[in-house]
Amino acid sequence: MSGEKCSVQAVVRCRPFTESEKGKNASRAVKVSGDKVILQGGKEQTFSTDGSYFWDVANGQVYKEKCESLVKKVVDGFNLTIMAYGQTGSGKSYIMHGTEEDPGIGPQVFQTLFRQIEAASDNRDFFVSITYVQISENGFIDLLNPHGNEMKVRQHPQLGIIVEGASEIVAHNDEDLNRLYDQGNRVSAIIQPDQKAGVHRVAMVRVEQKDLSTLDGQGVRSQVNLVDLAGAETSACKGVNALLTALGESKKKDSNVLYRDSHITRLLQDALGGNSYTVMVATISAADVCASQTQSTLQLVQTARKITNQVKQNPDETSTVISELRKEITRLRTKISSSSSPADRDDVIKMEELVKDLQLAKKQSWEERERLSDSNEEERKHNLANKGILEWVMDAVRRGNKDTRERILQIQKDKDKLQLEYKEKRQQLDRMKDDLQAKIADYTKMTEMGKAKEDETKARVGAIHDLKEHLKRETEAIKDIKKRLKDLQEKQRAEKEEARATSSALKGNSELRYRIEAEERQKFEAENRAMIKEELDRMKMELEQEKAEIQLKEAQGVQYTTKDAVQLEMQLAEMKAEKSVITLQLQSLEQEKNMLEKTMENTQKAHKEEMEIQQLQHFQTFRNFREVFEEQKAALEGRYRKLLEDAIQDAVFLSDRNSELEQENQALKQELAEMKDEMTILKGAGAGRRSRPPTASSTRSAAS
Ligand SMILES: Nc1ncnc2c1ncn2[C@@H]1O[C@H](COP(=O)(O)OP(=O)(O)OP(=O)(O)O)[C@@H](O)[C@H]1O
Repeated sequence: MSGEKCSVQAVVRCRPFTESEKGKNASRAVKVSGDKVILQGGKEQTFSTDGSYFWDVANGQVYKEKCESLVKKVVDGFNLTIMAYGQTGSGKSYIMHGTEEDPGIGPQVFQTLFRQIEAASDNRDFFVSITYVQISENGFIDLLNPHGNEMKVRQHPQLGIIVEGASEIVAHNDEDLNRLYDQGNRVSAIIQPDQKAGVHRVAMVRVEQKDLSTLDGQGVRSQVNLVDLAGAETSACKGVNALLTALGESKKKDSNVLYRDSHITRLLQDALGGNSYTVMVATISAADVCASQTQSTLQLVQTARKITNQVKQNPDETSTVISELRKEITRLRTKISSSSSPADRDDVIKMEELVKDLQLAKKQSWEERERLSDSNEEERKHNLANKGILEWVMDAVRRGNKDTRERILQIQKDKDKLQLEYKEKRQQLDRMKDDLQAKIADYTKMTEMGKAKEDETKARVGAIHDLKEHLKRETEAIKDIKKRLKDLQEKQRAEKEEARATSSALKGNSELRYRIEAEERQKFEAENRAMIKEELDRMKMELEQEKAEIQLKEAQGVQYTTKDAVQLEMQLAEMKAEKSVITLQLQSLEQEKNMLEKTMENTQKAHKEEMEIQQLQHFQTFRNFREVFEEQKAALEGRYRKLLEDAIQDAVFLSDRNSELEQENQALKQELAEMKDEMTILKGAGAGRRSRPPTASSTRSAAS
């Protein structure tokens, strides 16, 4: 394989003491000096690396210095693998995923990747997708879609090393990649939390592009693998350790066998000794209690640095690959069908594999994959729900709903306060206006009557002027309140809008949607009941107060014509209260009705959509069946045609042979007849001789 030769870069990252190490009174056994790592305690050992970092250096800096420039090459069609290697609990997940404050290598790769894509998209078209799997000794788990179908590692002539059966989800931006990567990590933590140390997680981001400046849209493809390996000391990592050692010691023969050792070593075939830039981040603990594991890791770093890869750009050769696959399949088919002995099993297996490769190669159009990715979305949510991850999604929804509701409630409170302020200001303003009018009227009256003294006139004009100024200021203040109210209104609308968008996005899955809607309805009903109860209590209190006031008036001697008048007034107040409660109840029932109607409408819509999806799926299944049927039919026809040809050839051969035999037979018969004739002649001659005495010549010939 030609291409640029380059070594695996091995970088060391040292993590701080954990609580348990502190509890064991661990002391520090690791020092970093430039690119060298020094292991103390016992005999001091120094290890060379391609970069060494303590925990005081952020994940971001490790990424910037050791990975960023390589990620930029991915956009030009080169493969890249970044893998975390180290003992259990040494910080592999920390460097790969990171935290919110200190994002790990994964999120940073996604960001750089899409920045580069954006910068290059003037004359290039890109297509990005992600597959994320977990591998343990028990097999695979699809972390983006835990379906439980069979998966296996295969080498595809065009796509390179792939995990057959794993879902491929299309990503349109770095947020998509981040969301899916994060979701995969959560799935991994939920599905097998106690087996974290013994599993490998491999995220494969495929980047494809077409050059828009060429007529045929020439393309290149590449892949970034983000690998979080199982603990180096676990049995799951044994194969990887052996492979790293064999490759580092240039034992080609061993490594060829070792690649086939396990799923993970097969997957790492390009990363270790193949076509990929590779950065290995070896994670270690600084504590002396981990010294022996740290030593093993650092020794392996030395070995890994000796591994060389051959990196080359990957052109998109789908059409060539397809035609070569077709040729090879035809060749094998002919061989299998024409062979007189039973078909060679290896040939049959090989042909099956090639047919699979061909089918996959034919499905590589971007549109087809986008469509598949979309249809995976439904299945994905369904499988997440089946695995109990729905609860987690629901929790997120609930948390999101609660936060949004709290924010909306706070805005409502601010609004209520402002409205009260507005009302008071408005009343004050009205009073001031009245006051001003009265003052102006007084002043006009006074001047008309010509009674006003100069001082008084001045004072009155001054007061009117002051009041006018005050009024102006208050009018401004009221305008400001109105503006703030409008802003709050807008904010509340935006929050509600966002809440609606979030819940409708999450309602993509019907099961999830029904449960969320049912919860929302229950919550709404409970809120309504509480509100009605509150209102009832308030009414009762007001009613009691009103009754008490009427009784007080009566006691104070307010004249009611009869005792009935008091009673009537009381009843009237009671009825008023009841009326408002009933109005309130009616309003809330109306709201509940609207909500139910909306739910029904949504359900109907969802059913319709689901029906359409199912129809599409049926149609697709039918098409798949037809494709398989057509292919099998063509194969059978080919085989029968061949058999027929053979049979005809055989018949022709047999008929030729038959005529030959007949001719031979005829010739033989003729010979026989001639011989018979000769015999008869000879017999006749013999009889003649016996009746005559022998001549001299006949005596001579008998003697000779
Ligand atoms: N650079 C770091 N700075 C601060 N804390 C860290 C750092 N690296 C790791 N840790 C902490 O150390 C602990 C173990 O880290 P982590 O889970 O990443 O290890 P791991 O190697 O992935 O473990 P496992 O093999 O079980 O998957 C975690 O609590 C993590 O937060």
